[in-house]
Amino acid sequence: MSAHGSMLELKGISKSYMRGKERHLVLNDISLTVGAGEFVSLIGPSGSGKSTLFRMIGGVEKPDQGRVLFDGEDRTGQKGLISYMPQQAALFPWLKVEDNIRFALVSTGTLKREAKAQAAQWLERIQLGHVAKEYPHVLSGGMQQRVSFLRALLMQRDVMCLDEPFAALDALTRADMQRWLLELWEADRRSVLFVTHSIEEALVLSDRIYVLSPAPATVLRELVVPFDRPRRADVWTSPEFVELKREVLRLLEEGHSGTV
Ligand SMILES: Nc1ncnc2c1ncn2[C@@H]1O[C@H](COP(=O)(O)OP(=O)(O)OP(=O)(O)O)[C@@H](O)[C@H]1O
Repeated sequence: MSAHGSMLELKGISKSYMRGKERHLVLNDISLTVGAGEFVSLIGPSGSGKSTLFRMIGGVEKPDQGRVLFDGEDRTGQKGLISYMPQQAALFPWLKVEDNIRFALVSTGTLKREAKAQAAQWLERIQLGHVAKEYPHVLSGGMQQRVSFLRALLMQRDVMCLDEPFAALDALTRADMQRWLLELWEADRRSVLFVTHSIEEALVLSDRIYVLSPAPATVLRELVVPFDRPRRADVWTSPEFVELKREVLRLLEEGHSGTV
């Protein structure tokens, strides 16, 4: 770990794209941190540049300005340091569920003969042992996202980046997934950067939240979420929760800047 304890640190990231003959600023001087074993959410209006930011973190593109540090080291533009979970489960359709998991394990250094047993154990642990030999298309959307999350978890990278992973699910499945994720993550704390449009989801899951402005995205505010862990599934009923939700909503609506 770095001296100040950040697994991921973004320092003054700016990025613009050409649209026709005009240059459009998308990210404007974004700085944020994710500590080791910390769950951090990014919340912002649609089109504010959250996916663009993930591309900078993943090293797929380089920022115009600023640096991406992992564990205190400058790794700007370097790939292979994060595991990534997109909105739609990106499982290999030609591989059975268990082989999708085995692939993730083997690709990050687990021996082939151990990967088979580990994949089976993990699928049992997340109550998906019965679909281990199925192909992904047979699974419901929620099940596919469970497998997709497990795959990201087992990649053993420094930081897990989850890009609106539950956006395509119906409300009930989504609430189930949040409880499920919370339980799994609290048992095996990893550094997570989570993008969501849902204020409730960010408040239920996170240790801290960064609220982004509309494009060009800047950090409007950083909020510490004060609820104890393990977090109770009914935390959303507390007055403090309602107050924080109102606060984030106000920030998003007004685009106000300030500090807490
Ligand atoms: N390669 C590119 N070339 C030109 N413009 C781009 C490129 N990538 C992103 N943009 C622009 O940057 C802006 C932010 O896009 P981005 O997808 O990062 O937003 P977002 O916050 O993830 O959106 P949403 O919440 O809707 O998923 C958009 O206006 C988009 O058109």
